[in-house]
Amino acid sequence: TGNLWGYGKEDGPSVWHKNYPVAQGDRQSPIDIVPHQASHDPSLGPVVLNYDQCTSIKIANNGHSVVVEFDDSDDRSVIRGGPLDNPYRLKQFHFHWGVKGCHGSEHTVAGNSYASELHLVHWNAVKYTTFGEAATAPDGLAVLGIFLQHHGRFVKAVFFFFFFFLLQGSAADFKGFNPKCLLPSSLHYWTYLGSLTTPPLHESVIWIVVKDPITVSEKQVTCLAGSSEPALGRLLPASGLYLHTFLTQGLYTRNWEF
Ligand SMILES: NS(=O)(=O)c1ccc2c(c1)[C@H]1CCC[C@H]1[C@@H](c1ccccc1Cl)N2
Ligand SMILES: [Zn+2]
Repeated sequence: TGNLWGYGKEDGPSVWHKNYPVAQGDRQSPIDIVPHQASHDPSLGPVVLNYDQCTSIKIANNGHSVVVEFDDSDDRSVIRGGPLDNPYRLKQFHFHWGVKGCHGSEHTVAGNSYASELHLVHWNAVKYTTFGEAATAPDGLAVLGIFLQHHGRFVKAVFFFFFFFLLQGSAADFKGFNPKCLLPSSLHYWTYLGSLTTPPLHESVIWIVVKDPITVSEKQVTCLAGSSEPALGRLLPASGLYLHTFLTQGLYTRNWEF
């Protein structure tokens, strides 16, 4: 991707429209969600996640975020229900977190931002044959957005581990990770038609933003590392040790049953 876009003064969101004119479109994300202005749609049912046959493949650092890619060659890991007319296949998930540590989420709720935001990207494999085709269609993608609340040091350290130890552009296998262990069971959500939040900014996303943030506790991060210990351990032996150290020094936040 080179330096096509970034978050600096010269290449940040305010100039993305120069290379990506759709930035001035009429369904651009992220947005500020104003709860009391959201209208209730009684026809919307619950969102259902079938991630049981976990199909994670690898973890990579694409220069903008840490991404975990999934095998999307069949319907083993799908999201359905809510505003979706059919199941959408899980393709990857990634995080957004701020350099400032506490204001990294992209969506905001009544002007408030969270420490970070997890995006689980799915595509409509019923109507489209490839992800690339779906990524440019108005109902091609469904992204589940989950706000993360964490308290400084511990989880930032883990992100640091993922982001900086995974040298830019490298990837490591990351099998056997089921993202469901990061998610709440009851999904109260807002939904709206929007776009990718970074270039190419395609207006192809049905956004499903979960109302309640998850407090990333040591338990979650352990589950993040635990179920893929061998994968993480293989990332870089030395950093495996770092991660283990981080886990043992974790902060004790509200343990959250899921
Ligand atoms: N913050 S987000 O979830 O709204 C978001 C924003 C931009 C992009 C993505 C996710 C992902 C989704 C998979 C491919 C990738 C990407 C892309 C890269 C190369 C070509 C096409 C695409 Cl779509 N760009
Ligand atoms: Zn994202």
